[in-house]
Amino acid sequence: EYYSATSQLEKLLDVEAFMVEKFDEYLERAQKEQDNLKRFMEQIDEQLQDRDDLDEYFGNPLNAFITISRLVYDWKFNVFDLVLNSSNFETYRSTLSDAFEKINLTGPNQEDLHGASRALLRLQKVYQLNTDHLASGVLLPGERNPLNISLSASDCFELGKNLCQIKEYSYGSEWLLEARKRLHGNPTGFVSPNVSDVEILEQLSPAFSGLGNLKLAHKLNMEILDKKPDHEEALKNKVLYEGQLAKARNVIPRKQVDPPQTAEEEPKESFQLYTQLCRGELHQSPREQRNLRCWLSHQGVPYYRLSPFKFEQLNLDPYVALVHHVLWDSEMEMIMQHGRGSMERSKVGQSENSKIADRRTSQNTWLWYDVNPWLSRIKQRLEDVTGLSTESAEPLQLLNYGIGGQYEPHFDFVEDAEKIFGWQDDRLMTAIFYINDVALGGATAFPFLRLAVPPEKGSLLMWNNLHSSLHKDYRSKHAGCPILQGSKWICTEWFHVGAQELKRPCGLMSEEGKFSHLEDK
Ligand SMILES: O=C(O)CCC(=O)C(=O)O
Ligand SMILES: [Fe+2]
Repeated sequence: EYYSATSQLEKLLDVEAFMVEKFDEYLERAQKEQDNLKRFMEQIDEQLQDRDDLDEYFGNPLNAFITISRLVYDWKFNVFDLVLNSSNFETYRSTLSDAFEKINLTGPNQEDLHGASRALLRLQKVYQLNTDHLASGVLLPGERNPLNISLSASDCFELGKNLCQIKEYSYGSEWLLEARKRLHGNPTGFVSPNVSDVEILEQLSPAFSGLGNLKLAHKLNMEILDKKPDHEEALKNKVLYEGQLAKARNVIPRKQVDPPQTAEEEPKESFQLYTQLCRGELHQSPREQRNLRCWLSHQGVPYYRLSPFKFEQLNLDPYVALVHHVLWDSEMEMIMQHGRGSMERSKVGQSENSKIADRRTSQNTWLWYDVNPWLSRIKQRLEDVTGLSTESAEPLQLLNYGIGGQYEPHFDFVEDAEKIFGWQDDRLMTAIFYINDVALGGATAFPFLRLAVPPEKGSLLMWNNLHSSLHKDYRSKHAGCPILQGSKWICTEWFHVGAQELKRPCGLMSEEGKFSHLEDK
């Protein structure tokens, strides 16, 4: 799967580099052949200019011979065989497919294109990006094309069509209109030959019908018929739209207007807060922040007296803190080196019930401590910084988000912890290393705490998922905001309840059900 992580997208560049190389060879050969052809034509042209007097011309036996021979041999070998049989192309075709098989490269498929379309849609929705800005590569209002790319008419058409297929008519129609604009305006980039006005209209008209705008759907349908009067689908739709419009005219408008019907259900409160946090619209108030502190701590470990941890409290209850500069560059490089080759699409849910879902679009892999002895220093540092034991912890998880990649609001604790995790019990604390800086987007967001933490390379974000009585703390709901530009690599450690008895004795007052009103919000 190519769309859910940048590490996979990098492979696509290899595929493309390979194709460019092969096509370069092909073009070079084709160019040579064309040059030959041109020279051949020029020669003939010259010879044709020479013959003023045909009698005299053919009076020379050589000219007669040359003319006949040219038509019998030269044209055949130099032109017809070359162009019509195009042995060059056949040779090219077989080398390419042999080579592809050998290096076992497969390109992206339709599902990748759909995934990438959904990712762009998510970015538009979460960051409220306007279609023509995005199509021109502008991500932040007022900014000038930071990506230095812009989408062609055929890109916009493909995207609009994909979105209409998943019934996202509103954004889908915007992309189709953008395609139309780009087709008629100054076409930038490569316009795929199959994008025509009619093709765009064929998608656009039903999209407006899907949006309930029958008049516009009908008008656009008529435009198809203007261009192609015997277009079967359009003729059928004409009857359909006219019937529906006539029916609508006969209905006496009721006083009370029904709310427009939407296919989507109302998003949860935590989801709305999450998108606001991702956009940077929501912050803790100065009043909420006034008791937060920063300090240097050696955590009781002599070594760190020389190089203390830099703690920054982000929330007191539940506890959330960011510790700066915890990993060295060389350690992050090691993590990437060992993990990036074995990334797989992330799932949601536990063990046999886990599945792929759009609410978590990323790829991940696990780094086990026992098979990676070089991780022991990092493991020790995790223990030192959190004050917890890693005896019951999970292996480190390396995770990569690609275009529009995200993890929607969720809890890290599970139902039935004992059944799933046995003696290790539930996930007490989550600790995330940020392995890179993200150009735009990708913050870790806590909707109920009004907190969004932008990734900072080498730092560690940690928070409690459970109350001190080890009951679930529903305020710990959190998410990974979609990546708007760049990619995001993190490395996560889940500390469990087991084996923390002496490290962090639990509270004696039960906090079961506290803040449980947030459970489904
Ligand atoms: O991507 C993030 O910042 C959060 C990831 C997360 O919550 C998880 O992996 O459980
Ligand atoms: Fe999480």
